[in-house]
Amino acid sequence: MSALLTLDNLTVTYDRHPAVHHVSGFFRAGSLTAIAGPNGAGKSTLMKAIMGELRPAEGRLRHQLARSDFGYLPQAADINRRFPISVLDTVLLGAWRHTGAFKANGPKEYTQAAEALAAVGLSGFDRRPIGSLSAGQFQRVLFARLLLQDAKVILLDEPFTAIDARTTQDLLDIVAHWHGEGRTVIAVLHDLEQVRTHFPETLLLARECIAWGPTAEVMSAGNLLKARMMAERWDDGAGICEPPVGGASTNGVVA
Ligand SMILES: Nc1ncnc2c1ncn2[C@@H]1O[C@H](COP(=O)(O)OP(=O)(O)OP(=O)(O)O)[C@@H](O)[C@H]1O
Repeated sequence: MSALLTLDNLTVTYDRHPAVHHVSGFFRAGSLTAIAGPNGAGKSTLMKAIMGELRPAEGRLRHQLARSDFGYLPQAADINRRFPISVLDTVLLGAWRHTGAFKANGPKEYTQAAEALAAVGLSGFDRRPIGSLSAGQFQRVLFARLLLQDAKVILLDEPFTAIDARTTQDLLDIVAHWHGEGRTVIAVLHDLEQVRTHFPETLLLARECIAWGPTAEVMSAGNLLKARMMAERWDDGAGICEPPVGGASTNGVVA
């Protein structure tokens, strides 16, 4: 499988302080990759950079994808659930890519939304305001919206945090289905067992790339220890440094 999305010595900063530092490598088309690493490792920052919400301070992202090719599930904490919108209308937002933002949804979109809600086990919830849902029910709604979106690349930021085992399994089944359809799925995860069991590839991040490749190789005790030690040494006031001589850790791209 070829490179779909390449990180080329990518550095992303907040006020010149790097949160993602000299990361190089690529996501293969159709791959299913976990992004793992300690708190503050830059995982969400990397997702936002891939979505184009944050601009690189150095290096670049290379791909031939349009903005509408990406489907994004942000961290639950970043979503305002007080907005007065129904479950059905939230799911229908996923159809914008096809209908355009200002066109009315037709019978096709309503049928797809009903099918997506059935697929996530929420038939009958159409008219409920999203603010009245449990965290797990709301996460199912967001997955239904992604089902409608039909994106080539799906980015999930901590999709299973605070979600019970049954819902997690149902949503993992959807992730596996997307992978089977040849979509490229990238998910930020904290549960290392989940990573090992369900994600064939892993990017282990600690601001820098510790390792990126087959999960069994990446999630070695040595790499996990290295990530933890790097996190303990972080200086939040540090600036950008020169790229490492000979290139940053990569999964195949020469820095
Ligand atoms: N909007 C912001 N302004 C300034 N600094 C930020 C901002 N967002 C994140 N940071 C900092 O960037 C670093 C990386 O944060 P990020 O949220 O990307 O990490 P993470 O790996 O997703 O962490 P977690 O596992 O805790 O969700 C942290 O030091 C964080 O404090």
